[in-house]
Amino acid sequence: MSERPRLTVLSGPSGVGKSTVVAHMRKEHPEVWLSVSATTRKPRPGERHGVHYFFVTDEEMDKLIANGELLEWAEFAGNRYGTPRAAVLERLEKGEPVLLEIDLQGARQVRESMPEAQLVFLAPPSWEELVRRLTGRGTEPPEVIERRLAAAKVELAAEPEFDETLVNTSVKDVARELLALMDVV
Ligand SMILES: Nc1nc2c(ncn2[C@@H]2O[C@H](COP(=O)(O)OP(=O)(O)O)[C@@H](O)[C@H]2O)c(=O)[nH]1
Ligand SMILES: Nc1ncnc2c1ncn2[C@@H]1O[C@H](COP(=O)(O)OP(=O)(O)O)[C@@H](O)[C@H]1O
Repeated sequence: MSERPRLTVLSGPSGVGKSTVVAHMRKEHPEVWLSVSATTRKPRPGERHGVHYFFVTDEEMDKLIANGELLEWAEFAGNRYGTPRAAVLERLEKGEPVLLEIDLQGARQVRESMPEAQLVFLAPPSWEELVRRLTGRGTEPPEVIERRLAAAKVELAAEPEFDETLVNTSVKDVARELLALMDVV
């Protein structure tokens, strides 16, 4: 019997393919609700406010934090990111499957505040492939890539803290595995 849908957290190093996997999955299963985070990072070309992120100023982020509007938040590679609390709780109350794509520090906070959450780690097939993907994406200058690779070492070491690990060799396979973990298929 399928249990009540619960919160699923997807984490993994920058460049491993989290956004690609989630986009692929949601194309076929738009009923999976993905939380849109607030961030102080500047938009990349093609990223839209309210779709990929809510792009906010430092002052706006300060307010969100001070007012307790974020379920969790973290600083990652020089920018702050946080999950708006109200929207997540609303979806969970409706019984909809909810997915958060957040970093390791955020995943740890969710584990504390919502112990029933399922934590899924997306791992690269190898370190070399992770470097290739992050560099190949071409969205960050070399010094930002260096910061993200330093963070990636910490994140990879934390993999045993997660309930499940999926290795992103094939986007299609991983998307299917994630759907199964979320009880969607
Ligand atoms: N804690 C936390 N991390 C987030 C949130 N939104 C995004 N992130 C994470 O922040 C990191 C950087 O995200 P981003 O700048 O979009 O780069 P990308 O994941 O490499 O495309 C990634 O690990 C994201 O999963 C959030 O709301 N909270
Ligand atoms: N399974 C895969 N095989 C090869 N390349 C991939 C795979 N998954 C993602 N990529 C590529 O790796 C790069 C980083 O993916 P992205 O989804 O932006 O990662 P993240 O959201 O984890 O930072 C992108 O150029 C993407 O097209």
